[in-house]
Amino acid sequence: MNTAVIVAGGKGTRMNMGINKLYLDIKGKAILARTLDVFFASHSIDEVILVIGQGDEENFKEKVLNDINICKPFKLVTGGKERQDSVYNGISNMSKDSDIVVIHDGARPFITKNLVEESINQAKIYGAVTLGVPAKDTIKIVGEDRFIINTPDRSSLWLTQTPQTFATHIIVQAYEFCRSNGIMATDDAMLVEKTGYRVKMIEGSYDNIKITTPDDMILAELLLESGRIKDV
Ligand SMILES: Nc1ccn([C@@H]2O[C@H](COP(=O)(O)OP(=O)(O)OP(=O)(O)O)[C@@H](O)[C@H]2O)c(=O)n1
Ligand SMILES: C[C@](O)(CO)[C@H](O)COP(=O)(O)O
Repeated sequence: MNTAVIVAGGKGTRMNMGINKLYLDIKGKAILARTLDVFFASHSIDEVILVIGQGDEENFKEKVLNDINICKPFKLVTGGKERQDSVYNGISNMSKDSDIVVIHDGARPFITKNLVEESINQAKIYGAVTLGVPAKDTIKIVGEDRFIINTPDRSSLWLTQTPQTFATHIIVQAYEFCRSNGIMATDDAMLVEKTGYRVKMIEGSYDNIKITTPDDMILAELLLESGRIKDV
């Protein structure tokens, strides 16, 4: 069976709105409700585990619960200090029958059912996959003194997104290995790489933005108004 772990346990500090950004509305619906809609509607997902921050229980009840259709097994789990801790709490609660885990940021509401399904199909082949998009800008490695150290070849640079999807035994092994060796990472693919597995990059979508700063709220509204984002 296929489990979705949606991480929503951050604080939204960079949004600077005094509330976790995932409970902000975009065009009348909370960001987190929009993300959950995709996974509840996706036929390739059998159970959903939502990881929320300690203290966000009321926000979840008030701003999300009434707007989602919980039509499959669902668990609410408390997150941890770092994203990695929240994912760990999520995967620790998945069903014993789970063989594929789809890990997704609550902050990426414009993921599509097709991309979720594609990531599962590819994970069944490769064991570990992440969505991403080719970098469009030239990227510089910059030192603390703000001088450029070097300019990597753009043709091999991709911007990493979620979902990141894994065979359950691989992600469980990666989390155990990295936790016991004190390895930290900003995404799950990196933990799997550090454990010695190869991770396949599959093409995501430039619309699959991570809502992080106030500019992203404007962009999100424009994307919805444009009609590019279809209702699930
Ligand atoms: N301890 C944490 C930190 C992050 N996340 C989740 O991981 C995703 C990506 O993180 P990010 O966008 O950086 O969110 P925040 O950590 O909330 O943002 P900030 O760094 O601005 O505080 C988000 O859905 C966020 O809720 C989480 O579940 N637990
Ligand atoms: C997992 C992720 O969304 C891939 O781009 C990203 O690494 C999360 O990073 P953040 O530091 O939690 O924003």
